[in-house]
Amino acid sequence: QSLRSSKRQWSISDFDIGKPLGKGKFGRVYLAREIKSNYIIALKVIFKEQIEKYRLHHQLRREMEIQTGLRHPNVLRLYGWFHDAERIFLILEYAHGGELYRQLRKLGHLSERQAATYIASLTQALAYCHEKDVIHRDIKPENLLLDHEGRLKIADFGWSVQSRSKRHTMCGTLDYLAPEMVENKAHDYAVDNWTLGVLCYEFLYGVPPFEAESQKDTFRRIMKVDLSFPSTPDVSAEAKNLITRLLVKDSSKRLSLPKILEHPWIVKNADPMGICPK
Ligand SMILES: Cc1cc(Cn2cc(-c3c(Cl)cnc4nc(-c5cn(C)nc5C)[nH]c34)cn2)no1
Repeated sequence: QSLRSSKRQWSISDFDIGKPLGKGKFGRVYLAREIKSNYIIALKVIFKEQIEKYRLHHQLRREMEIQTGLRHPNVLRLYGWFHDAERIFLILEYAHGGELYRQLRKLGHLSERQAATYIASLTQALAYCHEKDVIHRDIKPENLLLDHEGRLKIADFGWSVQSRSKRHTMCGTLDYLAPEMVENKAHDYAVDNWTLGVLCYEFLYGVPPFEAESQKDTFRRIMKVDLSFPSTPDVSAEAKNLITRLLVKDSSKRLSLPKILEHPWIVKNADPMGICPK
């Protein structure tokens, strides 16, 4: 019986609960060990009362169905789940390296090799998700984790959707929202391509491209695609070219995921194993 056998009925008594790893609006994540196998996991504990209060059953169910079905080296695994009277427990892969966000804040900005390696990993993970008709829609540094080798893992599919048609739901924090989402227009897979451009900028400069004092100003900058590149840090023309070809208002004109992987800046700088040696 291993974690991977999703047939197994789990219960809290199967796990030793360790330190809290993080908390969100609806619950917390704890380090935990499956007692029989000694396997280390992350246990996300969500309070049913919170889910009922905010009417998020369908969203949580969708997150569970979607993430259970995804198998990719850059997508955090959801091994299974169980519940008791008050709580729902998600048995998640433990990312030993923690949040990419923390690394970015500590370093200020990333090297071009590190940034390109993360963008390539994200692109491959998104291409896989899009093949499975999943749009993540909420890719931001807080949802990106690192494993023990420094490999990127997309977590938190809470806002993702299994989509064959255009979507209308507003979600995500402002900085990463594509114009069509800001305008609450129908949107599709290309929102994730826009977000790759936002993340690439933030990895290289340490701040998101449309940051502003107020939400209104961020909205305005996104809608105008008010993009400018600071003189420092000194970033290559190829990197700026990729960012410029992703942060395009017309979603049909954004560089496609396969074309991102063929872009000269990615080909030249990304580490094929997804792990950038320090
Ligand atoms: C509720 C709630 C909180 C969160 C955010 N969140 C995710 C984690 C998390 C997961 Cl799901 C998996 N592996 C993790 N590894 C860490 C970690 C490792 N180190 C050394 N430091 C941290 C932090 N966190 C992980 C925690 N919180 N989503 O929903």
